[in-house]
Amino acid sequence: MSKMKIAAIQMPTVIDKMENVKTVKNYLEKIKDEKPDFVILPEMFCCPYQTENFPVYAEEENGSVWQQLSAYAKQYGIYLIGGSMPEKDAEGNVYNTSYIFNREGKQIGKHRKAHLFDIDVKGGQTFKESDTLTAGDRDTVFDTEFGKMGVMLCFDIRFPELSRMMVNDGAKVIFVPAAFNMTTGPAHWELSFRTRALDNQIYMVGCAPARDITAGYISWGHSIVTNPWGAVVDMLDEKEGILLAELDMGYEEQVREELPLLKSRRKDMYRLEKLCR
Ligand SMILES: NC(=O)CCC(=O)C(=O)O
Repeated sequence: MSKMKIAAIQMPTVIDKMENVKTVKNYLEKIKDEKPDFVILPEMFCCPYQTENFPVYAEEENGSVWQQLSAYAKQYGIYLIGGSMPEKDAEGNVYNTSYIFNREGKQIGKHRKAHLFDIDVKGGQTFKESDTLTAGDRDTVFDTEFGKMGVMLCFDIRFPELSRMMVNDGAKVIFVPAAFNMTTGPAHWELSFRTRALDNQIYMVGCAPARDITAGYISWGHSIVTNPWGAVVDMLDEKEGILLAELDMGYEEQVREELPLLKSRRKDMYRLEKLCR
């Protein structure tokens, strides 16, 4: 199968966790006639993005939010990239986790954000996920009838090593639940998605929360799809809405043939000791 339909739901995040989960259902109902293959939600779609909220909203895998997402994937026959939510493990660690469900509602992947968002831009955005979160330690790629797909979370996009690992593992599209902010969003959001798409000759799909100027952390919004040529296929503004797009795996093959960057890599020359010091 060469063409796949995706929907990115740029929804607001409210304080009531399960209200957010209901919002997802309303959107899925709204777009069901479009028959999307993949639906992606924003980072921390059911938990206002603030460090002190993460332990409070955290649930173990298979918790109430997980159950609903699984049920939605099955009911609508979609792959659901469940944005992200705080996940707590048996030891009490809390992760920023994206659950991935197949069309039968079975969990087929799970990404724990590997690069925690710790920044301090003078006169701009400060945030320290590591105050309450633990980092994941692996890349996430899963199988579908369209080929392998990857998921990373927001700040992960800034580290080209991670997307390259996923492409080496066979990912044909990388989905990125995310929430850039009013400092880095205008400067780096579109650029990051275009760059990773261009580097890796791959489709990138980013889904952000709608902007709420009263929130403690203000989302840039601008959910986006970029293509293997490095171009923007479509991008929302800051408001609540849905981005629907068709991704053509044949076009991805074509770009990779015409501009054979992945094939032309000097694997004999690149050294892990140099890349990782
Ligand atoms: N939630 C995040 O990881 C935010 C990342 C971000 O805004 C950035 O600039 O990177």
